[in-house]
Amino acid sequence: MRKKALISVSDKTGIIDFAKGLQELGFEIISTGGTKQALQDSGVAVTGISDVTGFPEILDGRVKTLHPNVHGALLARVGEADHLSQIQEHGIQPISVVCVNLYPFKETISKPDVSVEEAIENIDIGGPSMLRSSAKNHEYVAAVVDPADYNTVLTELKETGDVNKETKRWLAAKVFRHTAAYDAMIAEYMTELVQEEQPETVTMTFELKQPLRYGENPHQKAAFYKKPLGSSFSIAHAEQLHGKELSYNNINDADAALQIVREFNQPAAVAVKHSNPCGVGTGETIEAAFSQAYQADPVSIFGGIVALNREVNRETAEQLHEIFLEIVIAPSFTKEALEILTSKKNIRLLTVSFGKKEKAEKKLSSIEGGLLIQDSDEFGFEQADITVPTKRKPTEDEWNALKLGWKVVKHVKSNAIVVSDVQMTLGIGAGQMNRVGSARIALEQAGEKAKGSAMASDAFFPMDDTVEAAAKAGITSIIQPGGSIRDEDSIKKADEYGIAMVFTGVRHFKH
Ligand SMILES: NC(=O)c1ncn([C@@H]2O[C@H](COP(=O)(O)O)[C@@H](O)[C@H]2O)c1NC=O
Repeated sequence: MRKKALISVSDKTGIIDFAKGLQELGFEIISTGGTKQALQDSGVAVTGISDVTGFPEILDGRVKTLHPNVHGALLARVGEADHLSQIQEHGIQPISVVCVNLYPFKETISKPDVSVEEAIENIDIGGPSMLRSSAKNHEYVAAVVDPADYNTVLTELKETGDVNKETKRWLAAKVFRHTAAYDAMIAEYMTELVQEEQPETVTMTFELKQPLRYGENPHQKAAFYKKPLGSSFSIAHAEQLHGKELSYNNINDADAALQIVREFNQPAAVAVKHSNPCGVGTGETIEAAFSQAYQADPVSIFGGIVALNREVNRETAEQLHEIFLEIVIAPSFTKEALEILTSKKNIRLLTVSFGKKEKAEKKLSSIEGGLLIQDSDEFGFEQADITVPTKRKPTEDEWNALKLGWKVVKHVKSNAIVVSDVQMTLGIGAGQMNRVGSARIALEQAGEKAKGSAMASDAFFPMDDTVEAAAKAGITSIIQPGGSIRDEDSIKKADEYGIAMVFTGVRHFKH
């Protein structure tokens, strides 16, 4: 009896050569409609699936291979007498190679304005069923889902007359990952369609973007995975123009820098260290903005990651070139800027699209034994319910400085305090276990520049000590959520020093 291979593929890449190779090795090729046509057009002899099932393909292809003659052929343990006699009794002939890839569900739902009907029609049923049957029975069947594996299978068949046992198991694992990812994408689509907020199980899928040399530390293994249909305005979709490959920490920091610089419409530059901003500057031009970001903290920026929201021109590149930076991220670089920056071998240059985010993605954070999922913090100043509880209201300049600080403080690890003026940050206190501690760090960094500047706090003041520290350093305006049972103490203290204090009603914890 001739060995049989079943081929049913939507993506026909490499399929002709694979089928020809199998045919040369003596395999009988069985195929479904479109695949059969493509193979026959290229001179491969093919048995139609209907000849195997004794049934036509029906319901617009919804039922073609869902038949015991197919699944019996895939699931029979042909090394066991009982299974063999059962399939023989029913006239089923075993299939030892299955090559299937699935309806393009991902590509379909990523088309703009795709209809639900079209999406649903692109949910493959027969393909995953065959893949799962053959992968379950991998002791006897080679299940091939990825065109990249066609050569391996052909080579082993040529060399030994069979696909190696280890390879079959390896292929089976790949199949189950593939069908699980395929179903996860369908589940995500359907869950969103019915707007299920907190499904009883969460199935997500991520695709390998690149292996990483190591994780946060050299003894930790790591890899970078991206969402199949994630935001295109992200580090996961950045193009690297120059420099060493990105590290785990680089990716994390680059993402942080990008999130902050996106807060600004005017030209802005952000320097990040260990995922906190160390300097944020804005200006009329991108070179002015970077100059402010640099001056905000000329010490910490060393070895930092810089994101800019305008094209990097010669003037900006000359400034960037002066310091040691790990990464520069921008929408684009002029030719002159690239010439200047690429003279350093190691600096990584990334371009990222700066369009409006398609939709806000959920934030995931893993803990031992679990996963926390929340909406991303998209709350902006414009949406806030702003009140001014102090006697003095902010001047126009103070408002502008407060807004800048509020945009930045949202991205600083809690407890977070930012001291700013109308154009730049002057001091940033991040990640302290008490608020006044973060305030002291920010104020100390701002030094004399704190006089007449604004202070932003990511959460309310539990006591009036931060207002006191701010006042003593010369801060004249404060923005914070409010909502403490001791708000009155802070308001009184602010009034005592003539500080204008703004409540946003919303906090921006970040951990
Ligand atoms: N319904 C079935 O029985 C069935 N059997 C195989 N398919 C899929 O049909 C596609 C190939 O179709 P064609 O050979 O007609 O181009 C493959 O992606 C395969 O996964 C099916 N289609 C969808 O479920």
